[in-house]
Amino acid sequence: MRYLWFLLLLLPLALFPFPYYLTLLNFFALSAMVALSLYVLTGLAGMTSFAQAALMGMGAYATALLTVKVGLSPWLGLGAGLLSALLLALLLGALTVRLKGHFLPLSTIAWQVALYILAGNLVGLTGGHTGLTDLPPIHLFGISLDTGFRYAFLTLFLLVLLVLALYNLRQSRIGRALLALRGDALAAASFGVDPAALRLKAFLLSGVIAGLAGFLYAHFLRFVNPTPFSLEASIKYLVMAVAGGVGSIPGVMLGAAFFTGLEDWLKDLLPLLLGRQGNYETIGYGLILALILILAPKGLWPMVERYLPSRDPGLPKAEPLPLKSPKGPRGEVVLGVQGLQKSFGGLMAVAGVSFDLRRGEILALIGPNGAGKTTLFNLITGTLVPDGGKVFLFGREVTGLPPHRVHLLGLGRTFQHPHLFPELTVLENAALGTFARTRAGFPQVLLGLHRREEERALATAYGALRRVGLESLALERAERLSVGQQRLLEIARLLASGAEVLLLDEPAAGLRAQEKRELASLLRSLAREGYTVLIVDHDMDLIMGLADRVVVMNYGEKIAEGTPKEVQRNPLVRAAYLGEEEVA
Ligand SMILES: Nc1ncnc2c1ncn2[C@@H]1O[C@H](COP(=O)(O)OP(=O)(O)OP(=O)(O)O)[C@@H](O)[C@H]1O
Repeated sequence: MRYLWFLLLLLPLALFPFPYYLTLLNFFALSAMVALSLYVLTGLAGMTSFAQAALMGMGAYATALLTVKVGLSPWLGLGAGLLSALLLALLLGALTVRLKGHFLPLSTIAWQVALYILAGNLVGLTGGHTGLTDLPPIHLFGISLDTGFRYAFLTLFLLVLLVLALYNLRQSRIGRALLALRGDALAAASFGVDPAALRLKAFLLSGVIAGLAGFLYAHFLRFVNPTPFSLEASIKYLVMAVAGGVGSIPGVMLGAAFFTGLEDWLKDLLPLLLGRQGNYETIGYGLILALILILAPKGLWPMVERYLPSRDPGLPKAEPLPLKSPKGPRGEVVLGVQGLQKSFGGLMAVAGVSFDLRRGEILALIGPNGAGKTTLFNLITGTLVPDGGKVFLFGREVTGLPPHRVHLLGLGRTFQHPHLFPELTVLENAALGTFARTRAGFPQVLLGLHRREEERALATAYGALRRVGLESLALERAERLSVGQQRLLEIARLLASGAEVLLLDEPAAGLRAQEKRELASLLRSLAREGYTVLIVDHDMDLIMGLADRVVVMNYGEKIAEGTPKEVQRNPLVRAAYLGEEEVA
């Protein structure tokens, strides 16, 4: 289906007699590329950039300087253009990806404005607002691409390649990880995603795409000046992407087509209506964007998509990913917690807790509400940095390591409130677990060289869904699951990750009695296979019937440790639970 995008290459033939529309077609292709750079950044990674036109400008000015001032070939200009855009994206990304909330878009605005001013003021280098003229045309296979007709084949061909590459990206471990980052960076990190590094890579890819569009723009007009690389232009690209539907590739393409046509139409219409010349189309743009976002908050594409036949991706049939290295002997300490401490202001949430977790056992961590159980989980998994104490995983100290590094060493967790991605399918949610078990990086993924590994990742995720009994819902969106099913999906994601040590935070909350029995039998069989489980739950029947040992916390301290029978008899435990619930 996706290869139908190649039909776009017929458009120059259809528009051959109309040079004006051929020009518009080229502008559409270039705008669509920049808008697609925002698909990567905003649609997938959830970041907003107002600096795409500046990145495009880097591509344009680099080639203009090399070809006009130095007299080199445009193909060298292409290399220089992509490199310059990459370097700017690296600078922008390195300084901004850690910024949260509105600070990221605001800082991109600042960079965009600064670079625009620079391009206008460095007259000796850039020609100022007059710009650089007489760029050479691109030659391809001995043909000079010096007409809109010829050029359109190049721009559309590259656009289609980009579209296909981005489809590959979306359907890959990286696409899933980016979407996960957008929704919930903590959950993504708990499966081995390094949030800052991945965001930076998304920034770089988006910068290179915008740089390519800039290079093509420069050799199409054969002239560059700062105007097309202004903040206003950046806003235009963002409007295109958002109005079309920044969350999908067809949406962004639709937005680019719609606004390229609209801009042209408004440029003719508004002076007629208003009786004077001026950049009034920007006002028209704003009004139309507002209207679209009121009527279709997710952009135009979801409205169109509703009427298209839905595609059945089918269930994965490949071999699952290979098992990780063989597990060690049962009973060996896999997780050591020594004197962990954490306080929030004056409140001691965890006060010097120590225990060992041995391979193949199920250890329950219980305690009244607010006892510090979740905080302890967060300290072990690297979500919080302890004030004191140490954590050892497989004998290696992991105290203070970030969650993605801790996961890579073989520890996985579920959350007290399920951290799932409602817009992804159940299968994709489970497949996120395989992130750290798969390798394909951006280049392989964009070129589509990851498909075998991807099939195996999906097969692994499907196998994990089968283990928790969710396989019949694999292709449903996760938002359709009940709370109990969401908890099972979190466990499936954990199983798909291949983690050996499983930290489960209240996995039985919201489950019905039968589901709880099934969960208990699943956890028992996992423990028999050599998985190690640390479980927090308030369901005493479940815990007492399931756990090999129990650690009891109260007011941040460990007050008891032993077999279920021992802790039930412990007077301190009984006192802690008095008035809450009976430890029976
Ligand atoms: N980020 C935070 N900032 C301030 N206080 C916090 C923070 N996280 C937890 N606390 C406090 O630390 C104490 C321990 O909380 P924690 O969530 O670890 O307990 P819990 O045993 O998991 O409770 P529950 O069973 O209700 O989930 C509580 O008093 C809680 O209010």
